[in-house]
Amino acid sequence: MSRSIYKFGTPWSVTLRPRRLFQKSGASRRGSVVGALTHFMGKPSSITSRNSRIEFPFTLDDQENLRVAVQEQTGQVTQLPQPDSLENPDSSNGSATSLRKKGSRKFLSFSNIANINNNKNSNSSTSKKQKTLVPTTFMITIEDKNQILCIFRQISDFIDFDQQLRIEFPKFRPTLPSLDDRRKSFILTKHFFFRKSTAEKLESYLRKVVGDSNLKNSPSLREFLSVRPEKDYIRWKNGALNKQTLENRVCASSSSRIHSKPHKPSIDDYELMKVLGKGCMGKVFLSREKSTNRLYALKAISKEWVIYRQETDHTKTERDILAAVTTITHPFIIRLRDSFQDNNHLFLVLDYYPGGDIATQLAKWHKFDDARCLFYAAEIILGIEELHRLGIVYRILDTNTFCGTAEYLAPEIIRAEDYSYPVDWWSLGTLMYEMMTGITPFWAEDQNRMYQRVLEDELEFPDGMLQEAMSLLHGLLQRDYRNRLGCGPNGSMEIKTHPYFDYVDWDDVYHKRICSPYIPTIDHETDLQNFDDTFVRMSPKLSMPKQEISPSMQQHFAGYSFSDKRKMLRSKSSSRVKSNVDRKSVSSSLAGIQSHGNRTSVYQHGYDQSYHDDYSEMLYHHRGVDIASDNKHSRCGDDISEFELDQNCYNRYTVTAGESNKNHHHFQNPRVSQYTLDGLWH
Ligand SMILES: Nc1ncnc2c1ncn2[C@@H]1O[C@H](COP(=O)(O)OP(=O)(O)OP(=O)(O)O)[C@@H](O)[C@H]1O
Repeated sequence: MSRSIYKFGTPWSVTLRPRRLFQKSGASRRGSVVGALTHFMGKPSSITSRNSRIEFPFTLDDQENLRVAVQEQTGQVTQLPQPDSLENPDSSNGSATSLRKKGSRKFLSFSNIANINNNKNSNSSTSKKQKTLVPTTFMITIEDKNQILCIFRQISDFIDFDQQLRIEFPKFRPTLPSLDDRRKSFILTKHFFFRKSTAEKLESYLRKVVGDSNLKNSPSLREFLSVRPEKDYIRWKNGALNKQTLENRVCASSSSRIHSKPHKPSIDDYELMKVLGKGCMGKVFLSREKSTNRLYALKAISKEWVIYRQETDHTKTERDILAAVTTITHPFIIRLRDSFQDNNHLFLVLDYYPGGDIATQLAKWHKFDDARCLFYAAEIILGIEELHRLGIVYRILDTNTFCGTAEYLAPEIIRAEDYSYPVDWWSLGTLMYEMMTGITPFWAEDQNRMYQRVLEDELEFPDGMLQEAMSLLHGLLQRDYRNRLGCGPNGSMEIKTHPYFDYVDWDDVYHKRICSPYIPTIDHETDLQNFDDTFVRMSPKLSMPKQEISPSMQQHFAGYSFSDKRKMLRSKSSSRVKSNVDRKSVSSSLAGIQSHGNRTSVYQHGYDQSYHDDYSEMLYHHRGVDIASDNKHSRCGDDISEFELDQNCYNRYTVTAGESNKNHHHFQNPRVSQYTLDGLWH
């Protein structure tokens, strides 16, 4: 069996975790691109009828909140029908029969197997045609504000459905596209060209069907999307319901709505399964929400540690920013689902992205190929753009302490000058350089020497780099931010229109219509092969403080709670209302940056862009200070407490990351820098 069970037809994407790339005071010890298999890609504790089909439970009236995604999976192994069996329906197994029934070249060309294509083109290669075939299964996810439906269909089902629709609507219907299952490529010829994958074609076909006012109530559609026994499932967003409830609900009128009681979230709602990683302020656990069986990344921050590190402002800011960006939907910005606290910890519940992080990927590959660099860079740029548009800006709160990644700091920060949005374009340049070459541009073992290099050294490139890439990096790594690419009157458009991105359709990037050049292997829902073993081997438990947190100290953490779900229940149109508020916040923050001119004109993606696909996201972290490797050498696999671990790390000065010893990361920068959201926190 193939190791890679999950293959996506929809593009593999990158989501920015906002604070990582932007150097707020949290240390970025372990930068991360967390590749995307979405948390509900595996089967959550959903409700599935084992006995009979359950009617498709959506009214399809609320088109605005409707999301449709089709992702490719591999199915069970079956035999490809032999040529004569195409004529003789009785000579093959079940799947082949279904192939035969469709009996069309078109269908054969749908299959995701190269030898199927041979079948079409060559009469002399019949033996090849008899090879084992893995028929492609597609996971269709339909989501509205209340529920998520996950069903599994094969091409033959689509064809059946399409034929039914033809009968039902002879005159008007979207056409099932011609499918050849060649994925949208990200191939380097000059640069790149794109082609739609089968899943993407099916997705757009299905979107048209469910969005069509005539078709949406069609019995064929409802039959096609009905919840079938075994694999398919449906989950309500406001908590799991039992099967009986589901069936009642399905039978009930479409206008009925189920309201769950307000529930105060607590750590008892989650099962801590594994440790995924560790940052400056906390440990991140793979966690399962008990009520829904859904996986999340749960970040636990020790209050004792926060107090010890005097990082209360930082932790509040992190929470504020995450909460603020949750009010918008952007494909490359992570979503905070909940934040809450108990006596000892602060908790952030984030969407889980199981594909690993960029530090781990870079440690494995040393550097990325051109297509991969371009792909990540394009998505990161859209993420940065959005954060800037939201007015998320960088501020120094204190110069006494700093836990962050020194390598990405822009010269103006090192020089302790005023700084703002342009620092992110410098960080982007540094990260891109690192992805392309395997090392940051001004790396030095000694931190002060590195700062000196950032301020003084000439930018040099290894042989063999693309001309356009060098030109872009040259633009981004301009010491004077006024000359930096992205910092002129056209803002980020200067970067997006750079020749390096000549072949990038930014709309495709935004809508995840581009298949990632690299898809991490994920064998099952809780497969952690893309995470660092050092963490994964730790026992997943919370560390307890050495002494109680005093009530006066507890007050520092007041107001930490947040829930995306509750907000969704409270207000149907909260995001639109909030959008206006954010616009103001953005423009006010932008107004302060005289040198940037009118940035608002350059943003392509307005707030009305409500489509948000979190089915196939890749969470992006930039590469940061990596304690993982350090701990491998020092206390490999130990179940040391967060506090001890942190103490251990902070007592060390240099941490080595990656396979090669080229990448050394430093912390204990004497500055504190802080991302803040204008108007929310100072
Ligand atoms: N949502 C997530 N899904 C999957 N893994 C995650 C997620 N969030 C964090 N991780 C993993 O946990 C690690 C630590 O994350 P965390 O946010 O604590 O640290 P960080 O991003 O390095 O930031 P900081 O040091 O500023 O706290 C990440 O490097 C990543 O491997």
